Amino acid sequence: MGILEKIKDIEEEMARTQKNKATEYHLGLLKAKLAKYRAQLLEPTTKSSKPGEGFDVLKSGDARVVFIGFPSVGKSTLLSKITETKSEVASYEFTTLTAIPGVINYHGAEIQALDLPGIIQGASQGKGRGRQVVAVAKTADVILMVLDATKSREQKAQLTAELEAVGIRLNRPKPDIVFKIKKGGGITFNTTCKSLTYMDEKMVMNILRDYKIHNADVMIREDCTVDDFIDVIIGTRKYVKCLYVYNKIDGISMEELERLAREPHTVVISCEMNLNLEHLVDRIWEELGLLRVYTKRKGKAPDFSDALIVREASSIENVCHSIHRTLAEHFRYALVWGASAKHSPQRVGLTHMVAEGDVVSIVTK
Ligand SMILES: Nc1nc2c(ncn2[C@@H]2O[C@H](COP(=O)(O)OP(=O)(O)OP(=O)(O)O)[C@@H](O)[C@H]2O)c(=O)[nH]1
Ligand SMILES: [K+]
Ligand SMILES: [Mg+2]
Repeated sequence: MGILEKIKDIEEEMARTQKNKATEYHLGLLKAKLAKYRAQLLEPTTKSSKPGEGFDVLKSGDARVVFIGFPSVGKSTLLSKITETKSEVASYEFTTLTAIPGVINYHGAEIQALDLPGIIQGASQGKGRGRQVVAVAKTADVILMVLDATKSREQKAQLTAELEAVGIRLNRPKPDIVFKIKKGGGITFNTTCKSLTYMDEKMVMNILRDYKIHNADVMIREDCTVDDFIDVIIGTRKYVKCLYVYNKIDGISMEELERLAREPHTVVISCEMNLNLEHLVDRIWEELGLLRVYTKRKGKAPDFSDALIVREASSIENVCHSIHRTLAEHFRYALVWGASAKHSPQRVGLTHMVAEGDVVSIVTK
């Protein structure tokens, strides 16, 4: 039996099985099996890696934003509006056939924006060129899920399911589970939770056996689900931030607009009417969590025209690396002015964490 058939069998069995206390356990195991086969499905096959078929666009700039959506929701229109790149726009589906990169210049940062072909349901199983598209989504710092405000509200759940199926988890922290494979010693199970609602030791043991893992340390530190646990043992999950962007709000009622705008992680726009596009770029910037740090030479004023862009939770060492590859080796200390400094300037070492807008002066040996 092929993998697709096995998946179908399990899905059918799950659909047949009534959800209740007595079947919960069995359903958990079925889920584990299903995830295992899905993961196999995603393993690269030789025939899908023909040269020129992939969407490998080199990463460039300070961060990458990827546009994902069904056909004709306005992804290319959006790229053409917020970057200098013109991506072909048309009223028919599958206008865009490859990845089109553009650059959003904002706060001195260069953010790479990738317009992609529209995906259809079943994309994660290889329908259309869906697998290539969703594979690019994995490389994003932020995913922009572009939705058509005039179409069915199911789009969002359908797309989320397609991304989930390739191991992408949107706006969710990594489950707090420590999992270590060992050479021997069997399975040790521990938890810091007073009680686990969805899992127990027996379930953990059964799932691990199913995955042919016989020696491992498991420490569960939150009340996680079976799915969370499987995500951790599979280990290749990507936890990515997502902004839901409803385009074409020129075509919906005021009431509907207000309802959508209140959903979490959501921005409502109209490319055609140029509505809210600046706000969208602000929100992309916020989601990326980039920081601007300014450098200052001894005895000179800081250079506010040229910010260094670093990721949130960056240290002086990260700042050194973004100035020059070998700077950290010659580092003596740094002087910091701004929000991260206790007093200005504060003399700090490599591990000091910088904040947005800090001015930094690096003193070398
Ligand atoms: N009413 C309205 N139409 C829009 C808006 N933005 C884009 N469109 C139209 O929607 C159609 C599809 O736009 P595209 O930018 O080609 O959509 P896409 O998502 O890139 O489509 P594919 O590449 O085929 O997946 C075009 O006819 C656009 O003019 C909008 O804000 N309002
Ligand atoms: K189109
Ligand atoms: Mg397009």
